[in-house]
Amino acid sequence: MPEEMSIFPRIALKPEVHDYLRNVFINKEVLAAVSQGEAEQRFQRLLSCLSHPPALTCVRASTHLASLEEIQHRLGEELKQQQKCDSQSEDISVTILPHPHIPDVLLLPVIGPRPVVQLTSEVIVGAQCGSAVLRGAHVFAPGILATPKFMKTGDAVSVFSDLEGKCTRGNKDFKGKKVFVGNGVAEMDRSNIFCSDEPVKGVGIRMVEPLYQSPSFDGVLPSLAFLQGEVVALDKIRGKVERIRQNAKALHLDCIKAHCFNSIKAVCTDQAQDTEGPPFPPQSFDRVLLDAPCSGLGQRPSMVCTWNLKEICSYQPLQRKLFHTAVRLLKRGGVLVYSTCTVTLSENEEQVAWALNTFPCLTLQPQEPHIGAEGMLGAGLSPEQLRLLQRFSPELGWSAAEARGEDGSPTEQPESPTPLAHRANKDTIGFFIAKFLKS
Ligand SMILES: C[S@@+](CC[C@H](N)C(=O)[O-])C[C@H]1O[C@@H](n2cnc3c(N)ncnc32)[C@H](O)[C@@H]1O
Repeated sequence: MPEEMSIFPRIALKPEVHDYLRNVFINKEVLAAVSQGEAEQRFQRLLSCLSHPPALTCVRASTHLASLEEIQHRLGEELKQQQKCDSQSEDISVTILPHPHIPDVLLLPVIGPRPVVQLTSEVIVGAQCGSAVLRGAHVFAPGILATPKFMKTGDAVSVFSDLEGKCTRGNKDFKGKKVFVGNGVAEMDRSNIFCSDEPVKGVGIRMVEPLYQSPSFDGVLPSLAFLQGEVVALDKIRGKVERIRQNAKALHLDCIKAHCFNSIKAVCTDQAQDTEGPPFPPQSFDRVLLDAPCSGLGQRPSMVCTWNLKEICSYQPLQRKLFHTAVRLLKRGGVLVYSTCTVTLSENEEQVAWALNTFPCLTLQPQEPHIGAEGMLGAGLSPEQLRLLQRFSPELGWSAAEARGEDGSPTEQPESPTPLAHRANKDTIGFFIAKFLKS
């Protein structure tokens, strides 16, 4: 696929990470099944699609609190209100669609790239902030790296994402590699952003013409998430645990108990241990979800990843330690789901192959719904085993031409000719799910 067809450059990786990932996608097992050209094309498509946002934003509907139709309606009203405030326009329409296969998921099309004319005043933001803008966020002041010299509240500006992390804070005329993400209006003067004694907070640029229009869920119907059942949640980061507690409270879910704890140490040897908090006795849980810390290389949109190969490769051993805990905590007859949001073999299919070898009590199970692609070749798994895995591989169904509209020009059409089910199930972030039964 020619690079110039793509609205953004391919994701920038360190050369060692690029080569490592290329070897993942062009491995011996893959080459025995498809041509070198086909494998290469899939890899190049992955690099292109990772820098673009997925086709749809998904929200889980709290169907224990209201019907799907009611939530769809209320969400539509809230988002209309939000857009009215942002664009000062009266003629607002918001499309919200039920997921064609998952009964408690609503889908909101991400519209873009839209034909937005660049302005002469430029604001540069960090790459992470730029990615957030592409997912519907405004620019928060701490993410701003550079503004015009005399930028004042109310000025119209074009916002660019700093691709190489080279823009210094407070820069006035950045000449490095950058990508346009849309136009906005300054909510602060330059001096408030860079010359204040206190750490700067709040929205710095309100996006009025983002290149990709995607609703912002900041504060929108906070109870619109999904009932999980009786859940013990562990995370070693205190802030994450606080967030889980806040979400559980907002959702009226008293059955979620969140603990700040190192999960590697979550099994105790004392069977008489009180099970209120960690560590827990072996075989205490009917189900375990190991949503593992991972290299995150499936996240979209992401135009740059600054991690080196050592960092990328550090997750496999950590995941294996967590896997040991998960298997020990699970009852016989219980279900273990392992998931990541990355595209490497070492954190996905290789982990499955390792787990099946290491824990003879585990077998792979079918998943319902099965809407992703099957697992990738390269880790020695059989075709039957690969079919039981779900690898969401956006590069398989994605083309830069689709991201631009049929004639190759940026489009304002919210309705894509690609069927909704394809966009909802294929044009996603890259992630991976394996489901095991412990016998
Ligand atoms: C993919 S995220 C899980 C996200 C979670 N499912 C959610 O919805 O918020 C992985 C999490 O694992 C946590 N983590 C990493 N190592 C850990 C450990 N040894 N013990 C507990 N949590 C850990 C990280 O802090 C991170 O929040």
